[in-house]
Amino acid sequence: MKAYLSLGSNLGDRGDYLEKSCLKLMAHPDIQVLKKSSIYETKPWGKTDQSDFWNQVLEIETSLTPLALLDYCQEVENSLGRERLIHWGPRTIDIDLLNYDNKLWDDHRLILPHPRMEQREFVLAPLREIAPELVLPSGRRVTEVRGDGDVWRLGAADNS
Ligand SMILES: Nc1ncnc2c1ncn2[C@@H]1O[C@H](COP(=O)(O)OP(=O)(O)OP(=O)(O)O)[C@@H](O)[C@H]1O
Ligand SMILES: Nc1nc2c(c(=O)[nH]1)N=C(CO)CN2
Repeated sequence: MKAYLSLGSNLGDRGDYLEKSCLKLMAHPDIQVLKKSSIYETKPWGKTDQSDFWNQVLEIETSLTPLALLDYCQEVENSLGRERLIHWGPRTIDIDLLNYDNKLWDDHRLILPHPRMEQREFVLAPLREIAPELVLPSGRRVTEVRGDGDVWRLGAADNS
């Protein structure tokens, strides 16, 4: 199944955390990373009194179930020192599931598609780059919607 993950970091060496997260995802036998967006520097969304983030979106192919994928993403976050002290607060790395095979999911652990993705330019800009045809929860294409927040592309995606 095809899924899209949003990676974000605003603590420490942000590029290193993004790179290490991607490598750990690639290392899982049931996950293939098909595409990586460029990295974007982005103003903090929601809780604005914190450092700027670096964000990136990955397109993956996986045989994991949605919950197993969520569990592995949280394992990767924990292995990279993610501490959940303040909601929407600073983090070494955050990995959100944006979309999993266009499935709808809503339980106490997981909501799909991600309920706030359509308001977030830090998600939409990288997503527009690698999946312009993706349809959002509202039924609009990612190319038809602009979210809140300023973003700057930091350099071409490395899909080598
Ligand atoms: N689509 C999803 N992707 C990742 N986590 C999710 C998703 N839907 C629900 N969750 C739940 O959200 C909980 C809190 O996650 P976290 O603290 O990383 O929130 P956040 O990513 O900082 O905020 P936001 O959810 O607004 O992006 C997780 O423990 C997870 O169970
Ligand atoms: N720019 C930016 N802002 C955020 C981010 C993020 O990854 N980037 N993640 C949040 C909670 O998931 C809240 N705010």
